[in-house]
Amino acid sequence: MAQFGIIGHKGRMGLAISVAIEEAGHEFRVGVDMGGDPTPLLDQCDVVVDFSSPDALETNLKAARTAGIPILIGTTGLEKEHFVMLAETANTIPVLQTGNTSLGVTLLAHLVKEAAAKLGPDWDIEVLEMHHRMKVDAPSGTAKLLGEAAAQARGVNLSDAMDSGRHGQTGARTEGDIGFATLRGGTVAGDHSVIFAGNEERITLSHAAENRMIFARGAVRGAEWLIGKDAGRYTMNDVLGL
Ligand SMILES: NC(=O)C1=CN([C@@H]2O[C@H](COP(=O)(O)OP(=O)(O)OC[C@H]3O[C@@H](n4cnc5c(N)ncnc54)[C@H](OP(=O)(O)O)[C@@H]3O)[C@@H](O)[C@H]2O)C=CC1
Ligand SMILES: O=C(O)C1=N[C@H](C(=O)O)C[C@H](O)C1
Repeated sequence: MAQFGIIGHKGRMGLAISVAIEEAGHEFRVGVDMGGDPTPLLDQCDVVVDFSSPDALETNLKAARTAGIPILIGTTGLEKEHFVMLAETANTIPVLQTGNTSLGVTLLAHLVKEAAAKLGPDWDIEVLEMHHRMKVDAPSGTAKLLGEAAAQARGVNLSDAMDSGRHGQTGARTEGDIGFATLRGGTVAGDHSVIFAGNEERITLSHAAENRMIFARGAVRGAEWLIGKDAGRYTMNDVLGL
């Protein structure tokens, strides 16, 4: 049995993760809220999961480092500077960061990579996502993860190829771009499609999350796996052996 800390424990994901922790036979030891220093709380934990806000990342990484415990980051909307912080922290403790902890999306990313590698540059790639009305970041972390898989297969940087938020007189599609479209509404837990649009044919690879427990169970599985690992940067691929 492991002692878990949850940063953002009163949020939608925090609540789902507390259920998944109990389900897996572990203990939800401490919940971290906004404000204050989380370090003394994390001293009581074997591992911490963070599903809060990008603004909290620096504080949370520092607290996990000081407590000397692994951290799984599920928070999305991370920018370049956050990835630098993650890399630095991974020199000291095990760090797993992912835009999606579900088995289905982790596998989908593999399929996308394979399809993008096999289909030539004549096939345009577009990523479409829909989430609930309360989501605050766009495109979703998962959409970026899927776009990254396609970009890697093409040997390009996603930041160079990404075309997000088209509006107005956009001109024709730029060859090689990876397009992103975002829908928001209702209570959708998370739908993602990667569309490969060729000449007179299309392939769509999709995943639909029916509820948040798939993310929560994946997060617990990832966190369990991190306990006892060497310092370093890990992904869900490592956890699932993909
Ligand atoms: N990787 C994955 O598989 C998944 C990732 N996510 C991501 O997880 C994050 C949380 O999503 P969700 O639970 O829906 O969002 P919520 O807004 O429901 O929850 C976020 C929680 O974090 C708290 N919080 C905000 N800022 C801080 C801070 N500085 N320190 C500590 N706690 C803080 C909030 O408190 P308060 O309400 O008081 O502001 C709230 O309780 C998002 O980035 C989302 O995209 C979501 C699902 C799956
Ligand atoms: O905010 C959410 O709800 C979700 N966020 C993650 C993302 O940005 O991809 C994962 C999941 O799709 C739900």
